[in-house]
Amino acid sequence: GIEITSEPEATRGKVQFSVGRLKELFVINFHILNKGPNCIHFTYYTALHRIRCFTLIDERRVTRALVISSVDFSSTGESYDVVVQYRLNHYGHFPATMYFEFCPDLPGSKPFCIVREMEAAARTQLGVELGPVAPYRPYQVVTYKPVSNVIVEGVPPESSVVQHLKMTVKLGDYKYPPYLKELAKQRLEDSNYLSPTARQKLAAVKSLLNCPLKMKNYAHRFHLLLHLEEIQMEVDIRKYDLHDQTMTQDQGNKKLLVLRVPGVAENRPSVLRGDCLRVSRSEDKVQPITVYTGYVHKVELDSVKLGFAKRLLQSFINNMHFDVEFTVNRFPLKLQHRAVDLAAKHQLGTVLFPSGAATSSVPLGKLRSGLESNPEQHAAIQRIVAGSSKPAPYIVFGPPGTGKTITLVEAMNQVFSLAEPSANILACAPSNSACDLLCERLMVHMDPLRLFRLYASSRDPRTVPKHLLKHCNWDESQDGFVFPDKEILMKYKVIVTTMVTAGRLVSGGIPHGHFSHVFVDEGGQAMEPECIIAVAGLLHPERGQLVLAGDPQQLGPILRSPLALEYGLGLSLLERLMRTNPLYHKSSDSGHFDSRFVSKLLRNYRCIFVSHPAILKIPNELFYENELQVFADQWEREAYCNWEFLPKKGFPVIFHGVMGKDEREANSPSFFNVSEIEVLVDYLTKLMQTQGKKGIPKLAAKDIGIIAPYRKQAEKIQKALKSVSALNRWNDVKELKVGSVEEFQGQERKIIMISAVRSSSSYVKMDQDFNIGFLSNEKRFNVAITRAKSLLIVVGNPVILNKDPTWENLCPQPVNLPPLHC
Ligand SMILES: Nc1ncnc2c1ncn2[C@@H]1O[C@H](COP(=O)(O)OP(=O)(O)OP(=O)(O)O)[C@@H](O)[C@H]1O
Repeated sequence: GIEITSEPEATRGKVQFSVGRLKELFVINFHILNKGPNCIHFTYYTALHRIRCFTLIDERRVTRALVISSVDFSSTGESYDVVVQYRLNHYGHFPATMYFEFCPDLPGSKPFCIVREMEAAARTQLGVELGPVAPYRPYQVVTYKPVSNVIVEGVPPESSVVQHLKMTVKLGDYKYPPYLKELAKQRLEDSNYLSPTARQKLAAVKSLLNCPLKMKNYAHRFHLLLHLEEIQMEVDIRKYDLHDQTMTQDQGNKKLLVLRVPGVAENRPSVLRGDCLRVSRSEDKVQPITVYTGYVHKVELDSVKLGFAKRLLQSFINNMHFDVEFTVNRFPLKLQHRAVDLAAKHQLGTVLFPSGAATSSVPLGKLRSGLESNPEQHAAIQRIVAGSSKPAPYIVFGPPGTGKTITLVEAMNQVFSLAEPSANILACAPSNSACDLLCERLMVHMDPLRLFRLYASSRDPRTVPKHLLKHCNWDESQDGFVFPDKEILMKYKVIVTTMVTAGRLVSGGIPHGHFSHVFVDEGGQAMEPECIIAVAGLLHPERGQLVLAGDPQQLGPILRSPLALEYGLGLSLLERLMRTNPLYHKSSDSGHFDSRFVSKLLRNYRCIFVSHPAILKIPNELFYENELQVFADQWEREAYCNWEFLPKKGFPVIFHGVMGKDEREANSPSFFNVSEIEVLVDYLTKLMQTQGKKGIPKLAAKDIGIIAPYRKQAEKIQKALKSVSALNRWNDVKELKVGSVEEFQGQERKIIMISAVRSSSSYVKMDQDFNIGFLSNEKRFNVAITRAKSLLIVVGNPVILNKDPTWENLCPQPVNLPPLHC
């Protein structure tokens, strides 16, 4: 019989209000009315909340904490009021639940409760502008039914570009045998669902997976693991199929159709230029169904431009409805299959399973590396130049900012200047951003005319740093990336490219052994077969020198298949050698690594973290056994120690707690958090206003990096950067890099801001499933917090982050958290 109403009224079960100015008073009145015939005692009420930003007022103070008193509704129609007075001191979202407890005045009756939800929000005008453009409506997932169909081939983007590098080495198809799909489905368990062939093969498959990796089973084992990965990729990609979609004709090029694919920028699904999609008319129900393959010519933020056959274009009218299937891009898989075959063919055993037996002692030449002040770096360069580990790979490893990339760059520079003309260098990394960084640093020392940055034709030219466009395979006349012919390529002394694109050099017939050195940076981020693409068929097994640099504690390879992961496909070559090969282990006698094969760098030149004992603890204790040493430039690491907005002077790290909201809009699955952007913009404005004053150095936009885990957040931050007029004083605001952790691996900035976005615990599991976000991924955390040289600002929800065992080291326990009563 009790009814509780409120003024203002609840909408969708919640009393909600928002204010544009902080400290404004807002009042909610709860009216409790006894509509029943019985006497009921109102015994208690409270508010369940995370952050208290209101006061509760009632005439008779019905709360256990204060005076023990209750209100008796002795008959129908009696009522009582509870007033909530909100005053927000911070921007963000502040939900709370009002809990009211009653007890009927009847013998043996139990107390009962009623709850009412409320939520206050404070938003700036910018926050309102950045809010959702439309309510989130996820796409319907279509269940996949095999049907018979007729395929009509589309038009790939490469068709308009003339490639000079001819394909001379075949790339096989490497299709998995059908029985493997059955075995993977049953997770390699014997079952009645297996066909006789699958049953018969089960034992052999299991035995291959269970035996240790050797040169003898190298290709076989990796073929099997790559097949398992592909099978899982095919399962996962079905989740993105779209139903009943319309396309539009591209305004710029009438031969292309534009399809909206929300999430594409975040690789959900992963679509690159040159990939192929399959579409069929939704109303086409009579088999065989006509399926048109469309090739991706361009990937935009939430759409793709597709090249279809004339047959579809001629019959196309706006508002036609299509079902869309995404397909796995098999090209990188095929390259990896071929690479492991070539590793066996070219007998790379001495490189992949080195014993040290073939290593001869080589005298170390005197050289001036410019890094003499760091004995480990200098020694590594001497060893690499002398080729002292050959044919075993030389490994340079160490925590973030210890100069691994610089060591590789200097070693390449020395090889280039000392060993010319016989030396040819291939410099690789798994990601384009890491390759760009290598190239930029190499350009400082080397004759740029002998250095070449090779991009895949799928690379979006807009994402290529402007100053690299002159030194790469961009062909203005063809408006695309073009592979030059073999002879031209072989004239360059240093070629910088991703491992996958290095496969194109193999296909183009660059002779086996052409490269005297292969340098791999961020080697811990690539699966072994991916790394081998840049080695097998390109490096001579005896005369060549492979150098691997990386940090196993930073981001590793991303895999989809739990089976492939279980049996070791997630291990990089660098990590496998360090784990399993004694050449790369510490000597039990001396406690040191053998400097002929490996160099461990521990002097940190970057992170402000290591300069402050209080938080040196975080990455150092968590990931590096307290071995990191402080060598960061004092001027840089102390540049912001007296910044007026630091909560603690001398300590240039800010954790700014925000009670934000992780939202989605329209059909995009990607998340954003407007309250966090408001805080970021506020800090950017303060940085701009204080630069060049009171001992704070001048600052350019390129000195700042913002790391956000979701594409939508990055997009909204970019939008805010453009729209806030105070920031327009920075002419180069476009140079302020906003991107994911993956895009920042290997990079550094004076100032790093991190927006964690997550604000509701219910999405944390989704992050784990899709391998996105910051939570539950300590490597991503490690990379993100170790990019800053002078100032680190982390913006996030302390309540959520504090629950994560890694983040709780950085993020303070939120104050003002009362115990929950129910
Ligand atoms: N011997 C040195 N003296 C002075 N500065 C150095 C030295 N070695 C490296 N640095 C500086 O330290 C910073 C980090 O170097 P680098 O990017 O090579 O580190 P890294 O180990 O590759 O980092 P990450 O693991 O993040 O990729 C750079 O600014 C670099 O110029």
